[in-house]
Formats: sequence, C-alpha cells, structure tokens
Amino acid sequence: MKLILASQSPRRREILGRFFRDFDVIPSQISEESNFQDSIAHVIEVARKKAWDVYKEHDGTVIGADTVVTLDGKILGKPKTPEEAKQMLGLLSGKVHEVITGYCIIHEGKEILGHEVTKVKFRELDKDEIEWYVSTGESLDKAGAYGIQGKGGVLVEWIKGDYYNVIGFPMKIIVELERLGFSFS
Ligand SMILES: Cc1cn([C@H]2C[C@H](O)[C@@H](COP(=O)(O)OP(=O)(O)OP(=O)(O)O)O2)c(=O)[nH]c1=O
Repeated sequence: MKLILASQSPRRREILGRFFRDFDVIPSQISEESNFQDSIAHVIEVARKKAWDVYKEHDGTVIGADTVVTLDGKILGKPKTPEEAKQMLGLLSGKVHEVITGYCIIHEGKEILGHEVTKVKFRELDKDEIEWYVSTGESLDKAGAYGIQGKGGVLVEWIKGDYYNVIGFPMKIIVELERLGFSFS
C-alpha cells in the first residue's frame, strides 16, 4: 500500500523520510480553518481536511497533520508578516506555551486520529533578540513564528515532551504507521 504525505512542509517530509523510504508527497489545497475553538479539536479537524482532500484523489494510506502554538488557550498559527511574528514572539517571551499537532491517517478508508502536546518555555527575549530572530526569515512558515530545529532553538529555555511534535511530526504517527504494517527502512 502506497504511503502518501499530504503536506508541503519540508520538515514533515524529512522526518517521515528518516523512517520510511518509499512514500509520495502530495500537499493538500484546503484552507486551514475549522469551526472549532478548542485547539486540539481544531488541529485534528484541519489534519482530517488535509488528509481527505488528498485521499479522495489518490490511492494509498494518507497522512495529514496540523500544528499550532497555543498560549493561555489562544491559538497562534503562522504569522502573516514580520510585524505579526515580532508580536507573537513578544507574547511567548518568558512564558510556557504548548505546541499541539493533530494528525489524521486514512488507511483502507478508515481514519486514525490523534494529537500530541509538547510544552515549551521561552527565555525572556529582549526587543533586539526578537528583531534579530525575525530577520533570519525563519518565522513566516512556522506556527508561533519560530523553528526550534533552526536558530529558534536559542529562544527556548526548556521543553517537556516530544521534540519532533514541535516541528510538526510527533513520533506517535511513526509508531502508528509501523503498527499498520509499514516497515521502518
Ligand atoms: C513551532 C514550530 C513549528 N514548525 C512548523 C511545522 C509546520 O510545518 C508549521 C505549522 O504549520 P502547518 O499548517 O501545520 O503545516 P505547513 O503549513 O507547514 O504544511 P502543511 O499544512 O502542508 O502540512 O510550523 C516548525 O518547523 N518548528 C517549530 O518549532
């Protein structure tokens, strides 16, 4: 059975590629909205939409995922502008936030849904450091305006939970795929 990653995220492709050699990458075209206020319900619903958008056109086992940063229950998605990125990082400075990835695996027409939550504490960030980080260009395609796997690692004081989940691909998905019969390469 062909494995299909319904994502344009280079990070998701790279992480999946560490475990499975043979898979297709077919990004979905859906809008990342949902009718859910609750962050976990939201990311699972968006992941479902991504996966079904690809599954309806292609044969295979399809993986969709959606990652958001939440601070005090407020969802921070991908910043639209450098200014918005600076605002987000200012909100996150010195605080503990959650990174939540929802996922949907469609296998033989059935959905497997799940999510993962990782807590991340940022150091106290001053204005210059925020300006510097946004100028690196890492912010704009990442939820919460930072990439822990890049220079954004320097903003982080500690994390509690799955590191890969912060990058958008919790190890729970890999374990689920192995359980479905996809062998590690
Ligand atoms: C917090 C954080 C997010 N991210 C990225 C992971 C996701 O790619 C992105 C969250 O946006 P998503 O909408 O989940 O994913 P995407 O738009 O990149 O790709 P697609 O929708 O096609 O699957 O933020 C990091 O790479 N590092 C981090 O530290």
